Amino acid sequence: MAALTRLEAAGKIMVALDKPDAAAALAVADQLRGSGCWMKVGMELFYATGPSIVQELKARGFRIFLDLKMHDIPNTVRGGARSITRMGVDLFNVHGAGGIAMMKAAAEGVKDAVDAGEAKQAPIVIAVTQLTSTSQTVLNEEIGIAGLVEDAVVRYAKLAREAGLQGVVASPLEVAAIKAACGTDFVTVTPGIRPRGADAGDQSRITTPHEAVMGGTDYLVIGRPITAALNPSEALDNILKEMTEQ
Ligand SMILES: O=C(O)c1cc(=O)[nH]c(=O)n1[C@@H]1O[C@H](COP(=O)(O)O)[C@@H](O)[C@H]1O
Repeated sequence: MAALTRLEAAGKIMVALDKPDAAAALAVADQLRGSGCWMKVGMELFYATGPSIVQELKARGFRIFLDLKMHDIPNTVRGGARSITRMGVDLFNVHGAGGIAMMKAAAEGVKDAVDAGEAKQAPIVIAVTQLTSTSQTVLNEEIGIAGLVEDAVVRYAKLAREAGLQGVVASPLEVAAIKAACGTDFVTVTPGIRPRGADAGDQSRITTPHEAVMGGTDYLVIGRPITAALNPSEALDNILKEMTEQ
């Protein structure tokens, strides 16, 4: 594999802006402006600010992953997907555990918005497989799903593809198996990234940024290693160096 350029590496990073309000989120975003990375808006921030944060970040030139992990009956998800599409985000997720009908409904909601002229672009829709905080033991003994985490992840990936979604969220550890089952174009968005020596915290299935790139992932979701750093811009720089090493 050819080494990534710095700009290519930055375009693969989605910074998880898990912050309590717009001021805290924008303070980090402003330090990363112009870097080429994406911003991920999740529940903590979105529930506090509503859609205005998406507009604020778009105005600063960032591409946006809206991470609300919809999981509901198909009709509700279809309407939710239509509303999300109207906001002009670039990518959003639903839960694979909702099944094929629910995931199809998400894709239909996107189409509803685009066909009605409510949105200029159709966002990429992906499905969460097994959360990267879920360990093999928790999956088997607590959640009660037998077998390997990787098999459970690939099962959801195949359902997502069958429903017409473009990709999944999973750990970088499962990228090769997902691509083998669903094709190389099937998008993998991978949290559970920890630079060398960083604290794993609540994450369970983790790799370093370098390992994630070597494993062939499309996007690396990285939160606290950047957003909780004293200098987020320097933290991003160090990660980019790690990603561009051969
Ligand atoms: O959908 C997600 O983005 C997601 C799925 C998953 O399985 N694991 C996971 O950590 N995430 C998100 O990715 C981010 C990871 O943040 P850090 O652990 O701080 O790097 C958080 O915003 C999580 O909500």
